[in-house]
Amino acid sequence: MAPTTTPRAPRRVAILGGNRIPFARSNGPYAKASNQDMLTATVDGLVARYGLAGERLGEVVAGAVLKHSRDFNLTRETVLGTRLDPATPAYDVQQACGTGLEAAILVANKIALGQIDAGIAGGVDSASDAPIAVSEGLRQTLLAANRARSATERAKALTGLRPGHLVPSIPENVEPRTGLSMGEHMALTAAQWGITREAQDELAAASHQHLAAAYDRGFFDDLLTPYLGVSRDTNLRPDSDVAKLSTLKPVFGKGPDATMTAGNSTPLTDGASAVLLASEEWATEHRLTPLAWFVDAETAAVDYVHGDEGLLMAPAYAVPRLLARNGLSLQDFDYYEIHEAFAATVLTTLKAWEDPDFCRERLGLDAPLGSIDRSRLNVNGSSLAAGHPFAATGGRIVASLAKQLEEAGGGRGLISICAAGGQGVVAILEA
Ligand SMILES: CC(=O)CC(=O)SCCNC(=O)CCNC(=O)[C@H](O)C(C)(C)COP(=O)(O)OP(=O)(O)OC[C@H]1O[C@@H](n2cnc3c(N)ncnc32)[C@H](O)[C@@H]1OP(=O)(O)O
Repeated sequence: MAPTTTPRAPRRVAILGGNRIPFARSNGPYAKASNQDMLTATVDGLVARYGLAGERLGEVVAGAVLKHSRDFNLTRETVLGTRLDPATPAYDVQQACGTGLEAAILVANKIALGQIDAGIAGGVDSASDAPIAVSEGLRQTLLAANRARSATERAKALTGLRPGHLVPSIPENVEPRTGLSMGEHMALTAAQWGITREAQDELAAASHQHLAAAYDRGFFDDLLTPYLGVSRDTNLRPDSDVAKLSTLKPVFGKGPDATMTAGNSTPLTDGASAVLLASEEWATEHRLTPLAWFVDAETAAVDYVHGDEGLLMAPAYAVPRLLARNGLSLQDFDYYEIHEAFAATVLTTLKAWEDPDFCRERLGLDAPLGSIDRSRLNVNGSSLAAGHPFAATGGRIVASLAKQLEEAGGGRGLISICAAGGQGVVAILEA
């Protein structure tokens, strides 16, 4: 049968800019802000910075990991609260900590295929305003009462209520299939790979120092909109050093293998981020200069339930696939943005790529991917210092890396983000 459409060559996708509100440790200054409040402020900040008021974009894609059931389509409701044309379509995605980057991939792919010309990708999370659900017993009782056709039937349904039904169901930071928290999973992987406390604390200290330096040189001036009186990430401790970090008690893991502390783990955080993506033509028409190009992306998943792979190791698998498809080696990058879920996550990923057995047996490679130039890693700080509002981390990283590439006058950057559920989302940007 003859094709009904003529295949089109993919278009280049420009990253025009980004915006985020400063990230705040949970139960702090944003404790009373909802996901919709924070995402609206963030998207509207982007609208203001790039003159998008009244603009009908191709679409806005965003998401939250911790989402209230009332947030049926959080992103669409957000758009309706901004100065974008209300005729801008919008929808939610959820890919755990990879949500922000996954949203960017969806928007970028539609732009590349010519289905849309410009869009915003974002993410938001509040650990303060976490959704609390009622117990299954109470839910079933209320549903039965709601189905009742008479007051008598309703009263009969409600007699099924038991005191235990009133215990709320509070979201936990655990994997449903193992019952272990992200931190407990990571502690197992860190012990398996022999990641030292010292190496983790060094990485954490560097994250704070790099983020502080980036703020001081004005790097975030056009990447951030102050919110509720906050103008810098509240988790940032410019004076954080290895000496102080080494005194903190382990919080995940057991015995001598317990190396993970509050200092080398991300804190629970509130915040939002968004990035503006467009075709080259749209950028030119709107007199906007691309910071960088969104080149390619890959996702991977590992079987952490039945197999012995670490929960947060999927990026170690996604990156080699991405490199192979693009004819690149791990050393062909000027900057590396590896999400610091925990310092140990970054260190195990790097160690896995250096390990001949892992690369041969698990990745099917003839030789290890090798090591990276550590001075090129997370050069403007990462999640250990900035904090990690799960779905907002991808947007923070895409915008920061694009700006870094533009500032450097060119180059190539690799993004690697681990996600709950044993998944990983990675991408390549170029300027
Ligand atoms: C979800 C995905 O899809 C993938 C992922 O990204 S996985 C990652 C997901 N994120 C998580 O799992 C979050 C994990 N974090 C947590 O659960 C908690 O933050 C935690 C258990 C690690 C710590 O919680 P906490 O005990 O409330 O920490 P907090 O009180 O802030 O800090 C403890 C101490 O360390 C100190 N401290 C923390 N960071 C420090 C630093 N950088 N420098 C110096 N001291 C520091 C604090 O000052 C505090 O000291 P005091 O007790 O003297 O006040």
